Amino acid sequence: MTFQGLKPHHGSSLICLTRVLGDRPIVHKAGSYRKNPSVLSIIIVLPRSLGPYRRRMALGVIFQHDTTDPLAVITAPSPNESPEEKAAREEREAEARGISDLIDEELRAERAVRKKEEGMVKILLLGQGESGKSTTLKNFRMRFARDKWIEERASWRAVILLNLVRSANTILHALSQEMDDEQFGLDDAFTFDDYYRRYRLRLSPLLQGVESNLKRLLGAQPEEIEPQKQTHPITLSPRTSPEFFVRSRTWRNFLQTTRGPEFSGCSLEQDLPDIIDSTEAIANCKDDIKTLWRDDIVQAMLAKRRIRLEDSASFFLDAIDRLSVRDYEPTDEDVLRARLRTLDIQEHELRVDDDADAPKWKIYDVGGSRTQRHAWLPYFDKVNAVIFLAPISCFDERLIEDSRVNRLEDSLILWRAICSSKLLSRTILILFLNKIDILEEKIRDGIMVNRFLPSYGHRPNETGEVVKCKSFLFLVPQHV
Ligand SMILES: Nc1nc2c(ncn2[C@@H]2O[C@H](COP(=O)(O)OP(=O)(O)OP(=O)(O)O)[C@@H](O)[C@H]2O)c(=O)[nH]1
Ligand SMILES: [Mg+2]
Repeated sequence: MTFQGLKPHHGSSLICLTRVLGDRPIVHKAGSYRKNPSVLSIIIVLPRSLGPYRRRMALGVIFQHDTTDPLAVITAPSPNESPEEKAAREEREAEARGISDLIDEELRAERAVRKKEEGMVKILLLGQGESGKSTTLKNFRMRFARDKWIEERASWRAVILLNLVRSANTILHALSQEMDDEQFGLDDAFTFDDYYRRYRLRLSPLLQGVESNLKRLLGAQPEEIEPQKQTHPITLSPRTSPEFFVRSRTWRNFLQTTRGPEFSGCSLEQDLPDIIDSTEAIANCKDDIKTLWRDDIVQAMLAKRRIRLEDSASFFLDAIDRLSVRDYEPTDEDVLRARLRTLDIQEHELRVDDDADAPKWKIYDVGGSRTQRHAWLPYFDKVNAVIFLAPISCFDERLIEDSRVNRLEDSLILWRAICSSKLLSRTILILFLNKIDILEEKIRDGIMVNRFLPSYGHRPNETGEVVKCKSFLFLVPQHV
């Protein structure tokens, strides 16, 4: 009997051999088994963490035949074995040996990863969807992994164009709905003349086509959670069109194909004709998009319908002239602003210190929407610190995945759960109250905080005061 492939000291499995003498069992370690020919039974513990596949494989490996083994009789070939049976048995044994080698290889690789990670500072980014986790990671990478950042920057072009086109389509969609309301004679519907109808007819099919083209190029899939219908008309609605996501593997492949110096400059057209096609389609209708975006009636209609465009919508729509030229190359700020929903766990290593002996940082970025949060837990006992992103501007917004829930409320509940998690009791927690620029815009637009957060009371509707109050909410949990 051989035990190759099972390494109890890795916690992957444990083998015990037991001899029952009277009512006192004697337990031996696997290694001492050969020295105890009186062993009567074998207990094999294959913990759940091994997973069904490796457990099956492990059992296959344990029960290999070994003629020197006193228990070989269990697995010994039959004395009347035919040549066919012998060939089949040898094939099975060879396969088992292959599996054993494979497990050994995996364990060696795991050991190497663990050793490499031992001296690292590990940080987990947490927060609800769209709270800014990936943006924070991008900021770290932009600053501390500059070479890779510059190498990848050009690959964000398709995502940026997609962000732009999706915002334009959201506006057109709202315009269509408002026109339908007008047709149904709803009291508060805006009245549009042919001028607007022509825009809609001209732009809608074109931009839908560009959106599909870019999504196909990126391997994007629609959000698996359909945004819910607006049930709270005073708050900013979740967006009406499903958000897209790109699995990191697909996205990395895309980065791979577009990375490197050959991407920038003249070979771009040859490498990525789809991006050029999309750019030209956008260039052809950019004046129409600009006119609509800057139109006072359209702006009033968006405000009335409480349409929530993406946070970077105005940045990209205002920059449409720059974005829609053939040789457009994304800037640092464009990449920071680009929105790409995170679906699986992304890991990035960087060095924040010039000193080569200083520990490296490993940052984990996770998806923040409700369906993604179950994937956070396995990382809790791995990391030294958690950075929690809590947008300070979201007091009047609702979750995309559940339009009944206010985003500030969700963020507070999440933060409280993180603070009280036993698994994180020895982890450094860092709270980032971000999106202050968006809060400033909302205050400038006259949005009253106490309308959405009654506990704000009669405090002045000013950015500084709101920041103070929100910090209080997050840091003094009993007042939440
Ligand atoms: N104006 C402004 N926009 C921000 C800020 N932080 C993040 N954003 C924008 O917010 C949007 C969402 O940010 P992400 O970093 O993708 O959010 P996330 O938390 O990673 O979201 P998920 O991956 O869905 O969990 C992006 O368009 C960012 O550019 C900020 O401080 N100010
Ligand atoms: Mg993200």
